Amino acid sequence: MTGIELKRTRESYLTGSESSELHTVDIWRPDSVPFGQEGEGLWLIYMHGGAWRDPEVDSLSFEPAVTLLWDSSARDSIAGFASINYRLSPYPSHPRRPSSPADPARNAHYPDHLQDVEKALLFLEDQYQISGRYLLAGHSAGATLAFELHNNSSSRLPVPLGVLGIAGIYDFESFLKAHSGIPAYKEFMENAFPDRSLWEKAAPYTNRESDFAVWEHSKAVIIAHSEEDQLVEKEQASLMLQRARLNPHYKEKVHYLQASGNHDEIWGSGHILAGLITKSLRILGSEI
Ligand SMILES: N[C@@H](CC(=O)c1ccccc1NC=O)C(=O)O
Repeated sequence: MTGIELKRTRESYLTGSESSELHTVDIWRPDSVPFGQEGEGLWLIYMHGGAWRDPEVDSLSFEPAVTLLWDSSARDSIAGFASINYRLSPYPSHPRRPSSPADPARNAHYPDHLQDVEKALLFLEDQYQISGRYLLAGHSAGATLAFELHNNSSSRLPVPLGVLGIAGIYDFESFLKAHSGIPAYKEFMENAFPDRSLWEKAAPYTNRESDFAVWEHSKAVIIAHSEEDQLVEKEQASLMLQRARLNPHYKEKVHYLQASGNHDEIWGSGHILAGLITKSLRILGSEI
């Protein structure tokens, strides 16, 4: 193992008057890259969860896993890590950091979160040419975002090598039904997606605009869930697996990984998240 250190920087993917502190991406790169190896290696790109609203779950929730992966044998195949912030939906009842109606970074609604993440990926493509050489991983609401990304006439997003969804929310109607006794679920879902007529299009399980989804162009789709998850039920993962396998040509590219730990333990110490990423890299067949 070499003594190359990782260096973290925070970059803005949006400039001008619309830019906010959540239009940022944390980037970890080696402080020196051996001559001739620039532009090589994989990028591991992460999108955090937090129900589209929690100000205490942000891009830095990837840092424990980044440290562990950099200290593992995966290091040799990694060019860099990125973790994306995106605007959040209102959370005026948050006990420590309530949102203010005047804060443009914390009054987002669908599709704002998604459009921010798209801008971040285009920024990363422009800066680091990530297309075809990145794993896109998302946790919870971040997994929803990973599977919502679509190309249309106006966007040409970089194609990921693989997509890893962990503890994701993929079918909004059954998700709400499963938690109908808990008002917070309805609150954060309607907060993030206030126009219910758009739910079918917005939720990855119900969206059937086949072939436009970014995940459908990747080499592998990996769905992970933990039996110990106390916040998101496994049914969500099962539905997304079914959805992903609808395309007969895609069937063998769809994988399930059993995760461990409760909902936030997955990223908390970094061990579980790093393990899922390592397994995903193996599935993608990289030399580690
Ligand atoms: N910490 C969040 C809750 C949260 O993240 C969450 C709760 C239930 C099911 C999924 C969740 N997160 C998904 O991104 C909050 O305070 O709203």
